[in-house]
Amino acid sequence: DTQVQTAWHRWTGVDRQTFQRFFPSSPGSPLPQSQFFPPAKDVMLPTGSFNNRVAFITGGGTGLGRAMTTTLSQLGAQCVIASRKLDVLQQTADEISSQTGNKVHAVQCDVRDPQAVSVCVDQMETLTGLPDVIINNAAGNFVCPSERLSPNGWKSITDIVLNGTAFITLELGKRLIKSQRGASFLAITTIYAESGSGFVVPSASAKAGVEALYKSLAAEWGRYGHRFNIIQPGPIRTKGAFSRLDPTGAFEKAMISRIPTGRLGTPEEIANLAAYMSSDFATWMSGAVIRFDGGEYVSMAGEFNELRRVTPDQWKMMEAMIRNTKGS
Ligand SMILES: CCCCC/C=C\C/C=C\C/C=C\C=C\C(=O)SCCNC(=O)CCNC(=O)[C@H](O)C(C)(C)COP(=O)(O)OP(=O)(O)OC[C@H]1O[C@@H](n2cnc3c(N)ncnc32)[C@H](O)[C@@H]1OP(=O)(O)O
Ligand SMILES: NC(=O)C1=CN([C@@H]2O[C@H](COP(=O)(O)OP(=O)(O)OC[C@H]3O[C@@H](n4cnc5c(N)ncnc54)[C@H](OP(=O)(O)O)[C@@H]3O)[C@@H](O)[C@H]2O)C=CC1
Repeated sequence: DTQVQTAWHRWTGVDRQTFQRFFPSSPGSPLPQSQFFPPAKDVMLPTGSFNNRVAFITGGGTGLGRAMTTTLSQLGAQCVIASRKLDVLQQTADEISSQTGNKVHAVQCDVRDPQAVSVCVDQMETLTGLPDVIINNAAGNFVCPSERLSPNGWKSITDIVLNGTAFITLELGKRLIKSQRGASFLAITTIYAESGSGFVVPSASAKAGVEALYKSLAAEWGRYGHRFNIIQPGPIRTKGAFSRLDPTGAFEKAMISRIPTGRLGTPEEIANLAAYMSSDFATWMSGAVIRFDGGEYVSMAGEFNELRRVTPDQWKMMEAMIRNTKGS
């Protein structure tokens, strides 16, 4: 709490009292029930599940993309990670490679640019050949009231998320079809792709578009040996997401309090799910949308869920009142 306030003061010059007036809450810790839902850290699939496989992960240099790359590499895959910052990618590639003993290649690519995507795939073909597993994970996002959003702000997010995913998917899909190669495509979206959400409107719109793209291609390209699936993660702490969606840390506590399992997700958990969905154990899974959020979505959706706060004594009283009601 104090650390966040100090950092806030350093960044903005706003003093502690003012911070507390605007952001009375503080970063949250797990709720007691989370002891029933401890996150597994181990890799779930058998060793070698991705031997002789090539996996391509956009945004693989940081956060969840890095975790998915680590798990696939541990399971034997040769990985190619792509994003804009080559230095970040290279460092991640070296670290994962030295940890797992399997090659991880770093290729610079701005997914917003179809020409750059084509060059990136050329590079990958030279390095590893075409991939067996494609994970569209790269994204951009920031919280912003929509009345403050500029056309370029809208374009910047929708270009990365929707156009970027489409450019990568079409480029790889066409080349795989030409080579008569099957593949597993996975897109990382978000729980609000389904519901929509204020304050992240470009992200919500673009992620919904990604889901429509993947469900459509699941129907169309099965005949070419391609599977398309989607993971909708709930909140998992990464610098990329939390610095842009909760920059002060003020909303974390409230967020955790609405998650029935009482804690945030972990990168290792989503990496295990992504590996399973991309593996030979899931060849009958296509067009699936897997929500992975500790129950947050249903907890926010049900209009009576606030009744969790009613105590046993209050229930006694309420039940008596209901039973005593005669007629309508
Ligand atoms: C209520 C509880 C909330 C708690 C939440 C806590 C945790 C999270 C929980 C769940 C997460 C759910 C979903 C998560 C989805 C995600 O996608 S998270 C991943 C986030 N990662 C990233 O965004 C990494 C990459 N991002 C970036 O590189 C940049 O942030 C950016 C997307 C902006 C792209 O960078 P760049 O191409 O350099 O763009 P510019 O800086 O030039 O900006 C382009 C235009 O956008 C405007 N803009 C930028 N930031 C803002 C802002 N904060 N507000 C308004 N507008 C912004 C910028 O001004 C440019 O427009 P103009 O040219 O000025 O018109
Ligand atoms: N963490 C969370 O709580 C949640 C995350 N998600 C989703 O999970 C995924 C990973 O997010 P997370 O790990 O948290 O955040 P990060 O910010 O760490 O990951 C985003 C990645 O996208 C890359 N990227 C951004 N713009 C481009 C671009 N134009 N071209 C190529 N790559 C780009 C970034 O690399 P670089 O800057 O080098 O380009 C970065 O590696 C995203 O799809 C996000 O929407 C969904 C729900 C919740």
